[in-house]
Amino acid sequence: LHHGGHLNLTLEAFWLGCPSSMVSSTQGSSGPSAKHTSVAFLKTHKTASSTVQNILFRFAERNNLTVALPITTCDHQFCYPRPFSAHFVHPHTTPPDIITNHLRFSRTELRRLMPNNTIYITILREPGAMFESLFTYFNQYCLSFKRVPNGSLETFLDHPWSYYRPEEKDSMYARNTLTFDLGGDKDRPSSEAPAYAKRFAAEMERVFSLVMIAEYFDESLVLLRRLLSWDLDDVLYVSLNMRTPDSKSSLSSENTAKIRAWNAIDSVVYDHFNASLWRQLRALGLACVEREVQLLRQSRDRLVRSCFGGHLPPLRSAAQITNKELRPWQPSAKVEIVGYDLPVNMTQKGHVPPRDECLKMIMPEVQYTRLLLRSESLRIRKRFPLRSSQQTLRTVGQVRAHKESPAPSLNPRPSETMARLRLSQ
Ligand SMILES: Nc1ncnc2c1ncn2[C@@H]1O[C@H](COP(=O)(O)OS(=O)(=O)O)[C@@H](OP(=O)(O)O)[C@H]1O
Repeated sequence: LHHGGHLNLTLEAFWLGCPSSMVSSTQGSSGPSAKHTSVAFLKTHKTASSTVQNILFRFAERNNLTVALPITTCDHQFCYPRPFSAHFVHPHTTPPDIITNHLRFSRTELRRLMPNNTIYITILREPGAMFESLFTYFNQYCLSFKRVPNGSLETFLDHPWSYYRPEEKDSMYARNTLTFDLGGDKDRPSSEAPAYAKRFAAEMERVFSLVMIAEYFDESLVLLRRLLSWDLDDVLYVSLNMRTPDSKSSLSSENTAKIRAWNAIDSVVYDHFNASLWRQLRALGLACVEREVQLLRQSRDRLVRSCFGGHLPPLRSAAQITNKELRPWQPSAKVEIVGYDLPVNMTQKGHVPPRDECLKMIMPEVQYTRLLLRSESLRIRKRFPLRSSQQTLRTVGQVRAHKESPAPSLNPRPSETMARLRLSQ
């Protein structure tokens, strides 16, 4: 797939007059450039960020990179909503190349943790769609939403201040969530909000080399791949963490306008980065971008066919998925999140099981995080077999020097992942 992909892409580039780095960034006129491997992806809420995270997790595994993961007491997030601290990182996962689990952004703390040449990336989503998703997803979780009669979004939007308490636990899901995730002030008074939002967006622009936009996910991947000098194959994905159509409500333009007014800072930030995404895409040439998007989708379809013998495994709501390892986390029974259910015979003895990389492509965030932590801990224990766990914790700070030597890959082998899948059914 890799070589065939390159050949096709180079030919496509020739016919379209695209810059060659556009479609095959490892084959520029000055020779192949190395893939960039130090990446901090700020995982914002309800923005397709789990899909991006999965791309990064798989890239890390294929390239034997270390992913910073949270200590167990932080759960699968870095003690969100507390501002990120390097102390939240599990010592078996330092020094990291990649960080991607949910955290509240702190530039200073991430700088302390990540290599100097780290590229910062994040993703935003149109505030109306994002808020509708947050409102449904955290309906029973976030008190600002829970106290709304009949769980009605319209009722909330008519009088948000009747339900919202800025200082309350989980209030960050109910107003300017993007701004909060980015480390900003979600409750800046309305009189100051426009100026604050502009300053904040400008500051983010200095930190983040790429701000992806969920509505233009594939176009954003074109920019991501180019920025990091990755191959097209490195950004193939299937969408994760979706709701069933029944769990979604359509928004009137009036309600979208109310959401934008309520989330005024997020709206300015989104508009700013949506415009900047399109400036970057236009600079590359829209025809080239569109062609690369098509190639990406074709490659993904090929991968899906080779992985699952035809189509993607059926989408089912979490409760219906027999296999625990593939069951997405669901915040309450009132919202249905879908995942991919592998047919039972695909995971039984005697059948050719899907490859490890295929299973991981459909694995939800929580299970994949757990799996990575296990494999990274195993790698540390193999490197320091005679040390006590205390000594190991102290020595992990020195690991970067060892990483350059070719270490055997300790990622769980396909059969191990399959065995775990069988056990958890
Ligand atoms: N590729 C792609 N393109 C566009 N949108 C996508 C994609 N993948 C996932 N999704 C949608 O993103 C929503 C889930 O976002 P997150 O994974 O960031 O959620 S979470 O905060 O980690 O729970 C969730 O939105 P809703 O279904 O509206 O809730 C997903 O459907």
